[in-house]
Amino acid sequence: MTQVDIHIQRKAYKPGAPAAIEDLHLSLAPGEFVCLVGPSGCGKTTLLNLVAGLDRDYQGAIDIGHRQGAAPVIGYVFQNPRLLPWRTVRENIDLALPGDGGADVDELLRILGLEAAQHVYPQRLSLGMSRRAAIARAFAVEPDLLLMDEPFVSLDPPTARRVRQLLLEVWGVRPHTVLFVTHDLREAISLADRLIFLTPSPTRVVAEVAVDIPRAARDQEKAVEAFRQRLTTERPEIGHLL
Ligand SMILES: Nc1ncnc2c1ncn2[C@@H]1O[C@H](COP(=O)(O)OP(=O)(O)OP(=O)(O)O)[C@@H](O)[C@H]1O
Repeated sequence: MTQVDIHIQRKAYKPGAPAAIEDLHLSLAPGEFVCLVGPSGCGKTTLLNLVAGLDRDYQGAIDIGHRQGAAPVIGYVFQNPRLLPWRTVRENIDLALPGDGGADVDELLRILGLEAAQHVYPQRLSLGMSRRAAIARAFAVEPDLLLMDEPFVSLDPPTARRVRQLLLEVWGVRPHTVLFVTHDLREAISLADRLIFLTPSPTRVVAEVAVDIPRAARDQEKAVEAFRQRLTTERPEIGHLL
């Protein structure tokens, strides 16, 4: 489990262009599940790309696990599961494993209900199964930080709900630090220890809220909806944002 400290003074896409992100500071405690919530265009993907090291063109510092010399291990689950179509589920996961170990893949497949599908090629998977395979692959590398960019956005609500439950089951066993992006407040409440709300132009943090619903009650829609209503009533700046 890894501490993450993000300090972005300025990120612009072109020299002289207005900043996409300015003065953004976030810290994640080891093993914390944090959801970033904000409207379209508020810079969520830009931020994840900086944190993942896919974009290094910014002013600031991102410290993942105080690793000296060695690069941090990042797991990334995108909107599109990005499975290699010519590899089976199992092969997609095995390919991601580091040479010196990784997680117990059999255990991940079992928790995520993919044992029977492990030798199936991605084009034969349902949308929900392909998302579960992407989650298995991301946990298999035992990441210092797991980034998830709206991974369930194209799923129908019951399937999304089931995959979220399975994600929490895996995370319960392997509690890596997670930064999960969504514009769906209910989804964020059902998953996160802490919510961070972003506002666009330039991206800034407008509110941070701890979710105090017990983990055992996170799959109860009533509890999630009650929290959402209380939050948007008591914090109008959040209601206006979404
Ligand atoms: N490659 C790029 N070149 C120039 N501007 C960009 C680029 N990518 C993003 N932007 C701008 O940066 C800002 C943040 O965009 P970003 O895609 O990070 O937001 P987002 O919150 O992830 O949006 P969405 O939820 O729609 O994916 C927007 O103003 C966007 O137009």
